[in-house]
Amino acid sequence: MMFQLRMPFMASLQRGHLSRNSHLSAAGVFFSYGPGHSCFHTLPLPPSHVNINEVGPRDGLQNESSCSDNRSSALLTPYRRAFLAFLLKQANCHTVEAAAFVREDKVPAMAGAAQVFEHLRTLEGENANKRDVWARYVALVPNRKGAEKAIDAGVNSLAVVTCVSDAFANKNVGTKTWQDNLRLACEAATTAARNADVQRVRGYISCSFACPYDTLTRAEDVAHSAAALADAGCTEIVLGDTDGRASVRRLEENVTALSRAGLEQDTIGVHFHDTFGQALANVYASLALGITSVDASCAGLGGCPFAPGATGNLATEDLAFFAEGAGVSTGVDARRLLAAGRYAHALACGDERLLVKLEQDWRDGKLGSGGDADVAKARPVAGRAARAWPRKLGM
Ligand SMILES: CC(C)(COP(=O)([O-])OP(=O)([O-])OC[C@H]1O[C@@H](n2cnc3c(N)ncnc32)[C@H](O)[C@@H]1OP(=O)([O-])[O-])[C@@H](O)C(=O)NCCC(=O)NCCSC(=O)C[C@@](C)(O)CC(=O)[O-]
Repeated sequence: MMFQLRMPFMASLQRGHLSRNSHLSAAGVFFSYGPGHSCFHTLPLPPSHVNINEVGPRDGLQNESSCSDNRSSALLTPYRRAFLAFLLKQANCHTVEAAAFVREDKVPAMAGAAQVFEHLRTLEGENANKRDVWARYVALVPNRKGAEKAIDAGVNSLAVVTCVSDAFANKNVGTKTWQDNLRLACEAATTAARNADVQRVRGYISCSFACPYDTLTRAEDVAHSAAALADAGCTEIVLGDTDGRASVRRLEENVTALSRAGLEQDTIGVHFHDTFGQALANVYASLALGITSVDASCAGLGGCPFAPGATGNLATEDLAFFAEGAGVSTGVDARRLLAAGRYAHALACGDERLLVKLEQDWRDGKLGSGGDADVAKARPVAGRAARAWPRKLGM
């Protein structure tokens, strides 16, 4: 068996991901397990750092109102979602997607987005006036109206969203075609980019690999959307693996198409769902391709109300654990990440008593402090969340 990743070799050399002395093909250097194949025991050098973009408070929780018991949705107050975002920022995630300025009747769990940011200002105190701190909180906006509302609420980092599937565009934002969705996203990006206070505009392309209602999608449509979003002012293009069907091969196709469209690797991010257990493999391939911006959701929560069958996002705890093992720094504080994961877990499971206890622990300065900082302990948190789902759904 030989697993070939056809990485653009020269590009990798230029970025220093492979040894300059290597005379090997990229595939040979990467995975070379075939019998009779020369045995190389060197993996390509990963980047030294990866930015973790935490999406739990938005992507992780947005599905909650559709749960069979509505216990948790009653607890998803703007304050509690803000508190989760705050804990994740305290854990030093690079960015934290805190809320979505969308129609509240379409995504009830995201109601009160402006209030989320008000609470964040209070929680941050003086730090809220520091541009670099405040810009780490991101709001998702689907159209110009959403962008205007976010800017009115003082948000400095926005994420716009488009897709490359007519069926998903129709369900997600109500447009007939994905090109119409792209137009909405570009309008939102332009609105954001024109505002002097806005520092970051992430441009999501949902269904970059496959559509939950359709079949596989096309790399050339992804590249077309990416170029349009970049022209509209997006500072980063994020490949959204909406239903978890991304593969390393499709990833490479997309990244190659984006490179041909003129996008540098350091302006590309990835957002994997773990429906088929492929998320970390895809992260590994992303790092090898020079991508250093990775989305994840604490406790592995996630899913999209408009993507039936898609399960949670890649768990942040798993990503941090993986990065540590690969010698890639994330800057994340494992203890604090664990604390945030417990809080997210309690929110998703509707465990009011635990929420109150954790909030009190924070006031007492006990949450996420003390003990050791062994990131390996993050795994049971994600696992606990996973075990809680069947109970919650009465399975
Ligand atoms: C996109 C819309 C808003 C279009 O909704 P619409 O009904 O087509 O909008 P409209 O322009 O026709 O306006 C109708 C009414 O909605 C209002 N409106 C218009 N825009 C907004 C707004 N932004 N926020 C609040 N209200 C809004 C507007 O003001 C008007 O109010 P009225 O005058 O009738 O009182 C709607 O379809 C919607 O909210 N969809 C939900 C989208 C969503 O949140 N999807 C999940 C996130 S995407 C995702 O999870 C994927 C991702 C990012 O994680 C990556 C991946 O995995 O692929």
